Amino acid sequence: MTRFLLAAASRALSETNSLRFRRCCFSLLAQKEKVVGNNNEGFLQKLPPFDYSPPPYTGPSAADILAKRKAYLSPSLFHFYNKPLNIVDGKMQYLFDDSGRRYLDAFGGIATVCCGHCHPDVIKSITNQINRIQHTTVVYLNHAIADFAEALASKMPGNLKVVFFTNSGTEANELAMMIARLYTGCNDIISLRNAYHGNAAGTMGATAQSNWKFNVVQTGVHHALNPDPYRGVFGSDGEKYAKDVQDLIDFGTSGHVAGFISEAIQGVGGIIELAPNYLPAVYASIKKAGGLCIADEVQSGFGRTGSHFWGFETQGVVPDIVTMAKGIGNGIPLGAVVTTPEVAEVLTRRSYFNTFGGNPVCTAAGLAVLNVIEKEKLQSNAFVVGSHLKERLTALKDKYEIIGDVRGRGMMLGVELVSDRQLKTPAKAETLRVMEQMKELGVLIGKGGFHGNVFRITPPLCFTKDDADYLVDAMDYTLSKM
Ligand SMILES: Cc1ncc(COP(=O)(O)O)c(C=O)c1O
Repeated sequence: MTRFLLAAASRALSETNSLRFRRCCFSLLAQKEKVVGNNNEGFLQKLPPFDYSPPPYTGPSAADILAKRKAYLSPSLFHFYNKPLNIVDGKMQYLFDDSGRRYLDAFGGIATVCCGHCHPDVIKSITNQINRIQHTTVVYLNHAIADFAEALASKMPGNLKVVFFTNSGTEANELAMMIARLYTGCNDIISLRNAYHGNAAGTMGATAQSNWKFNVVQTGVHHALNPDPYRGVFGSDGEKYAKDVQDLIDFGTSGHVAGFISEAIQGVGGIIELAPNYLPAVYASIKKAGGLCIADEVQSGFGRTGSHFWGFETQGVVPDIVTMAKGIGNGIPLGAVVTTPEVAEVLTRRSYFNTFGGNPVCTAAGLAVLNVIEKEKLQSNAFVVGSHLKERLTALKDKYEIIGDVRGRGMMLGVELVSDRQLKTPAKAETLRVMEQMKELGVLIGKGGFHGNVFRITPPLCFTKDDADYLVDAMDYTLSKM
């Protein structure tokens, strides 16, 4: 009977989106962990030593907050864990909860914290700036904004040098798509299967996964504001699949397009790398059709891929517009669009503004981030530690049938769980159970992919080899118990 209940709970967890029902299934499965038994405490002793103790925390516990104020909080708090963590401190690659417990952060606040939590140089730069002036807005000059714009432009290839600041990745992509439409006088934007570009009206159109798109089509808003973008397909042969984009242009549009937007490694979509030679061929088709090529570097930028500073460089292309956010401010809200003076001209002729975009405190953070990445050689650390991590995760694939694929590069890695390797059947419930158990072992990872069955491993770029080993050992231990 118990076995039947547990199997039903596991299956139900994969199939339902009801939060209450999911919690019920979670607690049944937690009972199972108790029955099977575990040695978490013993395992936790192996967490790499870290010379930092957070100051004592005297605020409310997670249980207190949820008991009294749950009604005010976003339901996304329950997307990952049965009981959301109350994170009260962070230092470099570690986070601390309200009980002082330490967690290895292998998600980095969704691929955002690149230098490490509360990096002293970033804090110092922010503090210096906030003590002088906190907000100016775009119609005044401020050196913190100019300093960062110049430093960012120096990281760009070609003539990409005009910087528009925004507050987030969604805003950056909205602006990039608007620029492409204004510049070309066309509406059609091509985006890719599995893409995630944001959740405002325009970017939600370019976002491919239906579970992130909501039901705006039914309200008519979607079509009124943003024609549905076309979906290119791609596989292991980049040049062959690029032909599909050419076909879309030839048979699905008037022959002209506003642009093409893509990530170099799809993050939310489940850590999917574009096939080699895909972008050069697609960019050529888009340029021929009069469109602009937009590289969404919100996740893959700032050295995360390890081999290159920007993800698009892995394909050897130079885009017309580059968008970025997340890593740019190490967690301080900031985004940017960088383009050429010729393309930027379409906005100089109009009165575009963004009240908070390019706030001096945020840009002071951005400048410190660029300096830290260089000073601490974080990009090469992402390469060395990321390669080691990927190698060890790939070895786990040989040991456990449930691992369908290990992919990505640098510190942007994905591990896909499947219940059948041939059929690639997603193991959704197991993904959540592994995440829950890894949390108990002091490791936080993310998840993504259309079915939510791909672990996303995107730690701060200061992650060490010992951290990587602990993560893999924790995953090994967890899978061995399942
Ligand atoms: C590739 C990519 N583009 C855009 C966005 C949207 O960024 P934001 O959440 O800052 O609006 C995300 C967010 O996850 C992303 O991964």
